[in-house]
Amino acid sequence: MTTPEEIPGVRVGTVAGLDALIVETPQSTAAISLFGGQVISFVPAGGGPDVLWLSPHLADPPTPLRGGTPVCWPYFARDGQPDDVPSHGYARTATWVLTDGRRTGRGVELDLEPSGLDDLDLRLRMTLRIGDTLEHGLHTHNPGTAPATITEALHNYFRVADVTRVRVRGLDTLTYLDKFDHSNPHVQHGDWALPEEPARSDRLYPDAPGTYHLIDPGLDREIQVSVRDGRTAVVWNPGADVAAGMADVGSSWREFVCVEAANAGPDVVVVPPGATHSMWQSISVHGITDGEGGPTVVPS
Ligand SMILES: O=P(O)(O)OC[C@H]1O[C@H](O)[C@H](O)[C@@H](O)[C@@H]1O
Repeated sequence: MTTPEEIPGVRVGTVAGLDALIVETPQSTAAISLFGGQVISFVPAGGGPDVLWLSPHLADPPTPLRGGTPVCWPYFARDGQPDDVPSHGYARTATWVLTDGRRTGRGVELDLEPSGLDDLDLRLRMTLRIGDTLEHGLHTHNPGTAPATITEALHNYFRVADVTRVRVRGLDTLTYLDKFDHSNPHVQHGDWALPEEPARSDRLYPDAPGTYHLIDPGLDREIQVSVRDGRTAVVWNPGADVAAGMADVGSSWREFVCVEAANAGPDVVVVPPGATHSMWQSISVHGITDGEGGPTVVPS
């Protein structure tokens, strides 16, 4: 077990009223809430608005935190579960502990585990590499003797200037399941943009390629999400009407869009006995140079 004080650049503090690990290195700053094991802030060097959105009206634990990167595990939504289980599983309301960590030439690397989930048949571990980019690994180990199935997500809430004016590149031609239309399949044409009427999105893109660009002209930046071994992309924003019924969103619905790295819906993961499955995402921030080409890295 490593204590935060043993890792240069890491300390324990309070962020938005939450007990958190605070990371400050020349490459970036970040905060991880111990409730939920949730990254709630990531700001690469050079400043700028936080990459992640955190609700200004957080409910008190044990209500899950709305914002940052909730860890949905061992199932996404209520995939394959009875109706009475908590949405998105147990990890996002667990208290997490730091098990190991180190300063590296590229920033800080932390290992965390949720506590209180010993009754489950599976074990979860998370790696965070916080530097110029934010790399996030979820590792599911099956210590049993029979195969186990999971679904999962890193449910990123990205801060944007106005969700009605952003787009997500990397989904063109994919078939998506529209949860606002009874999960019926539709085909994505071009970049994702919030539909005009009704202005909301709850789309699951199975078998997605794994690289997505969130293009935000209002903040003059592109956020690139690169996913390994997460076959599903989810793009969610509740829109004004649904948000009005959510105390932790309300009128703030324009300030974020969730672009989630997942294995969800039909993309179920089978973890063989004794095996470990890992899903990774890497988040990086770039400037917008033109409307069509690839992003240009902002010099730090
Ligand atoms: O309200 P929560 O349980 O945090 O879920 C928030 C959202 O998460 C995902 O994006 C799901 O696809 C949505 O259907 C759900 O509404």
